[in-house]
Amino acid sequence: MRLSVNIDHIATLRNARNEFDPDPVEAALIAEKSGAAGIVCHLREDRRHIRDLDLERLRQAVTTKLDLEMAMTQEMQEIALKTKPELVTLVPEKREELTTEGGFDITRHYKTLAEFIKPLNDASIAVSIFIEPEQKSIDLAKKAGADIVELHTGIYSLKKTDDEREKELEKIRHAALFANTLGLSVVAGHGLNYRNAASFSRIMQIEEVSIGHAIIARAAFTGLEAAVKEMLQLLRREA
Ligand SMILES: CC(=O)[C@@H](O)[C@H](O)COP(=O)(O)O
Ligand SMILES: NCC(=O)COP(=O)(O)O
Repeated sequence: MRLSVNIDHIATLRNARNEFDPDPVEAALIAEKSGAAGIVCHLREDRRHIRDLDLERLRQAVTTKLDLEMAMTQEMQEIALKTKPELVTLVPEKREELTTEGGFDITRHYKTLAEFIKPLNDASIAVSIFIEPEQKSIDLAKKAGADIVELHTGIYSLKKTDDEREKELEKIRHAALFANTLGLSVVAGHGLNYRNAASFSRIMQIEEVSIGHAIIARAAFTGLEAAVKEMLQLLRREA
């Protein structure tokens, strides 16, 4: 199973001193060299971690796949069209949140979604939507022209008991199957870590996971190369 590594929190650490280290671009290159299939960054409207210059430098440096997570705003659309990442992932965004708290509200934005996606597709940028693992949202993502859905795993990751986790995993499994039958590629992400990520490698319709915080946190102790390789080992699908 493929792994994309989100390097936002390298920038969080860099910004703590407002100087240059650690450098998100250096992190991206180490993650790629260690086997990551892509690099994810979330350019938040408040620029709390990744900044515009980081994105420009990442675009120059990343050779696998650059996945720009962004809110559905005109400012972000313009930045995406200028930067040309391989992939844009539309995510909900709230200023006061510590991290993304749920899937994109596709019902609310549906009327303008297709119109927002089209110029991105015309510029050869694939579009993914980060949504709850629900049929209705998947169906609307397909109708609006998305290529990929990223199923929100944050609720799963916060469950406390095996029973609760199994129930949520089943929901994600069904959603992945459904998305697959519509011809969408399926990614899973948010809150995945060294304890829970392997469960997703057993859902064959999920092609990739997108993981940030857990890998960067582990890297503080082991180094980024070891942290990425350890995660890839957990995600291995036996042939
Ligand atoms: C969409 C998602 O689950 C994460 O990529 C999240 O948006 C990352 O953003 P933060 O790093 O600001 O939590
Ligand atoms: N798309 C999910 C992502 O990029 C990372 O989320 P997290 O692992 O930092 O929770």
